[in-house]
Amino acid sequence: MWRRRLGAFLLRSPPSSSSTAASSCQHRRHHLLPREEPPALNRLARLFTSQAGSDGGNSQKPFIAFVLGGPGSGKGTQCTKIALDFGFAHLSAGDLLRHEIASGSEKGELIVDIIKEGRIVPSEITVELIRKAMEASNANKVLIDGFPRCEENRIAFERIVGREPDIVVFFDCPEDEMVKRLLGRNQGRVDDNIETIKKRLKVFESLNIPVIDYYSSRGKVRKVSKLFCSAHSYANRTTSISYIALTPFVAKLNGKASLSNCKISICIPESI
Ligand SMILES: Nc1ncnc2c1ncn2[C@@H]1O[C@H](COP(=O)(O)OP(=O)(O)OP(=O)(O)O)[C@@H](O)[C@H]1O
Ligand SMILES: O=c1ccn([C@@H]2O[C@H](COP(=O)(O)O)[C@@H](O)[C@H]2O)c(=O)[nH]1
Ligand SMILES: [Mg+2]
Repeated sequence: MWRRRLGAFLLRSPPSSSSTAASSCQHRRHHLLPREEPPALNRLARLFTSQAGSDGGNSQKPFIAFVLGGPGSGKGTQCTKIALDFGFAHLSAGDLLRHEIASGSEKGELIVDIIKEGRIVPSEITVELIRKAMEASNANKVLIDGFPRCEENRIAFERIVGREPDIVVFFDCPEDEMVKRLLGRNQGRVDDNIETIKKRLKVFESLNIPVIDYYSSRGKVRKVSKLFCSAHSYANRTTSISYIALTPFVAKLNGKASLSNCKISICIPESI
């Protein structure tokens, strides 16, 4: 029973319609979020089977997962767990930008002003940092955390890196929960104050959601529901969320032959 509930929460069927690719960060949101559907394990099995015939992760191209969600939705927290559990390289776009600021470069001065305002750094700067970090990591599985932030970012990445992501994991966290977490984060970030948080939330809604809609229309989005994202008492179990979102792909990457080899046996009680 728990598996049925879990599948229903976590796996969403991609809509069949396609979305137009907006060409700049100024475009507003579309309405193509993944729709709710009760799929359960047979759907997971289908997904796995549909991946099984591909290259198994053995080609030169790394497997790319974009990890998206609003500010404070738990992207960084979950990516750390996924990286540990599944051997992904974790590249946080925000961390790369903060690293550039810390380096004292001229670019860093521009970046810090943009981050304080909750705005989006020019695509060519961010994509170049990501491209270099991907190259340096030499990993065959990469999590790109917090990127692309807008359609222009997405288009620039696809043009410069020459790839689409294999999947997009979307943490759909309620806004009040995100605000509470950011105000309590205490990491000395220049953008964790209520004024900037409000701006970041607006930018997320107007510019980042269209990117999620776009990938949703291409069948790439694995949404982690509001219910799970906001479940405090399951903070330590949230890797299980990532397991479910990523399991079919990780199984493919590890060359596992059947679904029974996948890490899906994590029980979330009925009560949540
Ligand atoms: N499931 C959870 N329950 C409670 N707190 C959480 C949970 N997940 C993350 N947090 C806490 O919320 C804060 C924000 O989490 P995190 O830094 O992972 O978010 P993020 O999506 O990376 O945010 P940003 O976009 O600002 O980088 C952190 O202090 C983290 O410890
Ligand atoms: O691709 C990106 C990623 C981040 N930014 C800017 O950095 C801050 C903080 O990012 P986090 O992912 O929350 O650490 C974000 O608000 C943007 O200002 C960016 O421009 N492009
Ligand atoms: Mg983060």
